[in-house]
Amino acid sequence: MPSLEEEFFPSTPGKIKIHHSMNRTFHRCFTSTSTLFLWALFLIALTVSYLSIQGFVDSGNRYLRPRTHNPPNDYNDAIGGPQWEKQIRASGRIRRSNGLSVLVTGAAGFVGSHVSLALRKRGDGVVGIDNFNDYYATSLKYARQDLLNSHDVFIVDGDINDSRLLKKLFEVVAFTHVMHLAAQAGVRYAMENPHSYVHSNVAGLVSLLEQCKLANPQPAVVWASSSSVYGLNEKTPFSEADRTDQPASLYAATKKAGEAITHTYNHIYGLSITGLRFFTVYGPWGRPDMAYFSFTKDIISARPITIYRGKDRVDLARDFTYIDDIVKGCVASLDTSGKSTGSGGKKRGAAPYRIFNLGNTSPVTVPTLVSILEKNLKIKAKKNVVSMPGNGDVPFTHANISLARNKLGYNPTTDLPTGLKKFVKWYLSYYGDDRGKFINQ
Ligand SMILES: O=C(O)[C@H]1O[C@H](OP(=O)(O)OP(=O)(O)OC[C@H]2O[C@@H](n3ccc(=O)[nH]c3=O)[C@H](O)[C@@H]2O)[C@H](O)[C@@H](O)[C@@H]1O
Repeated sequence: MPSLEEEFFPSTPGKIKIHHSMNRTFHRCFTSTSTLFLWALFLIALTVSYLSIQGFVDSGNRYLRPRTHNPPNDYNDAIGGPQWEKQIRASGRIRRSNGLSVLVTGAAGFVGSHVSLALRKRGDGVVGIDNFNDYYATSLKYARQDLLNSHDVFIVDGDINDSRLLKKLFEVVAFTHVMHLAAQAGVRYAMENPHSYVHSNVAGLVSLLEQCKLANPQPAVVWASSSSVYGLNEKTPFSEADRTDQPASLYAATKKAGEAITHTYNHIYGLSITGLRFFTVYGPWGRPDMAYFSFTKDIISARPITIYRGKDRVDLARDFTYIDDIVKGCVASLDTSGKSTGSGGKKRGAAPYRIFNLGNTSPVTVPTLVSILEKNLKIKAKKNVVSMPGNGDVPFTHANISLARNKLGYNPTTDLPTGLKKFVKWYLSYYGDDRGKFINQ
């Protein structure tokens, strides 16, 4: 029979030596039954407290991990754990003097991925967050994530409504700025799924601003509003001071609500806020739900496209804005944001509150957009022209960008033919060049 001593301390070379003094103490302790009982109690208490700590960690991780799917690359293992924190810290590290440390929400999205990359390339710290929802193909979002990951930008798989997760992120990195691009986008989808707009664009925004307000130091916030806030406004071009109280879609209404909500956080808590009214942004790595993207897909597949037409058979038009111009506007907004004045939820003085149009200032009709695509693809589209249904669309957008020019040095340089050429090139390289496959079908 092995002795008690041998059972507790197996004769692995090196181990007994280290524990020799402990060994003697153990021996003395086990000399009476009452001490044995006390030791048993102690061990039980130790086990119980270990199990409850483990339970808390697990439930915490569950709470911090609202993931509904598994990304192909498991970037996010053990959210909240030491390895995770290390990745966040590394991603948020500033690599140039006077650089920024930016939390980018919606970083796996179209604009979010482009802005994240631009910031990283100039040496800013960037941490992304995205809930990878399936509003459109998640494969595209994961491909953008892969791209960012190859530039050492880490995207947390999480929802901005998860305040515990946001709190944790702010504890790990003292963000100087938040670039808030996470949103439920799309004008017409709001009739199908109204609640997702409230969830992301209203509740999510408040959840994020709550963390920003509490953070010490408070970050400056730049966020994506939309040209759709001009709604039924007929005065063109649209200027920031024009009416925005007649939204034509729930999407527009939630963006307008966002402008009001951010104003209160600026007013009460001293958060520096910049709202950017984007005008129909397009380009490589874009959103498949948008017309230029879905038209391209359908034209290549020889499927008919539907072109909406306004009252009195007037063509619809948009101030289509190329992604690189938008990125420059976003980065300039971060650079000029000015500081938030509060800390820990207390305002200490007035902070900037700004709104800018980021458009291209040259509206193009939808049929013209289609003919540019036809030219680039060298395929004729099959067109169905129908009257615009009452689905939240507006007939025309046109940005006055004087304010952004003045304050941000914003100067869009890409016209629609140039931008679409770049988009089509990217599309064919990303999805493969299937033209020809569908000819004569
Ligand atoms: O600028 C904005 O604020 C908005 O721009 C776009 O919204 P939208 O301009 O409606 O962009 P698309 O969905 O690409 O539509 C462009 C034009 O094509 C038209 N269209 C769209 C789809 C279709 O099948 N046929 C068609 O003629 C639309 O009526 C619209 O005039 C984005 O989808 C919104 O998320 C964004 O906030």
